[in-house]
Parts: sequence; structure tokens; C-alpha cells
Amino acid sequence: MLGGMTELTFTPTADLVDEIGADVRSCDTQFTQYGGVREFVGPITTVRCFQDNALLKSILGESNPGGVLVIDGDASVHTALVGDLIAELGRSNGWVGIIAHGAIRDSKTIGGMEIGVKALGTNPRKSTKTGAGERDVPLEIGGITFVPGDIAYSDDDGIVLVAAV
Ligand SMILES: O=C([O-])CC(=O)C(=O)O
Repeated sequence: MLGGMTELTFTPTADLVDEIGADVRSCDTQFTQYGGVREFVGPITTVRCFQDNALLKSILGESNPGGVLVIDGDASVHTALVGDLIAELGRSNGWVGIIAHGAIRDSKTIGGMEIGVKALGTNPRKSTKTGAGERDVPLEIGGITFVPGDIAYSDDDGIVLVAAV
């Protein structure tokens, strides 16, 4: 046994749409791929924070093999929510993906890392580090609700959510 964690099998998002049909939860937001991994799947943890990244950093500091962190930064690209150190922290703790409704920095380095990272854009400006924000809350992004525990499938075509069984 490997700690009881069952690895989820990646399925292309277009195949999921074909399987699920009209009720599919596919995110309309046009994210850019920045990570070295372009296809990932995993149960989501959620966090909402505005131009402040202390809370998301502490979450990515928790061991979560196979997990995907969805960050709602209210679409602000004024500051970077994730840089190479935070992305590496997540990768080293088993996280397979980070989806940031906001900006990142150190994009060149992140492009060589073994983790999926999607974001709206980049900005080298740092976020504040007060810890403000909320975790494990439903997030409305791109016309769908990201509910903690949902399974996110992410690839070059988009992001599809499936309820956990
Ligand atoms: O510390 C930050 O605000 C983000 C950062 O640069 C990193 O993760 O490397």
C-alpha cells in the first residue's frame, strides 16, 4: 500500500465533455499554461486571497499527494500569487497542480518544474504576506463553482470538474 492514495487516471477534458454531455462543468476562463506539466488531475483544495499569498503558501506547505490547489485571486494580475519557491514547495509536498485566478512570477523557472501551473498572467510584483483570505470555500470562476473535493481535470483545452464519488 502506498499510503492509501489511489492515483487518478488523467482523461483529456474534451473526452470528459463528450462523456458527460451538456451538463459538464467546464471553466470558461482562459488560463495560460506555465508549469512543466500540462496535463493533471486531482481533488481540489480551494483558497481565496487578494494580492496576498501567505495563506496559499501555508497550504502548499502541507503534504497533499495528488492534490490540486485552486486559488481565487479575484482575477488580479497586479501582484504574483505564486513564484518558483512556492511552486517548488507545493511540488515537494506532492501537489500536482496549481490553478491561479491571478498572476504568477518566475514563469521561466516554473516552466521547467514537474508541476502543473495555470494562471491568468504574470507580474514580478510581490504579493503581501499577511495571511488574509479564506480556505476550503466554494469558488465561482469562469461560470462554474469549484467545490472543495471536486476532481479537476486540466489540459491544454481547459479545466473540467467532476464531483467526487
Ligand atoms: O514569495 C513570493 O511572494 C512568491 C515568490 O517569489 C516565490 O514563490 O518564489
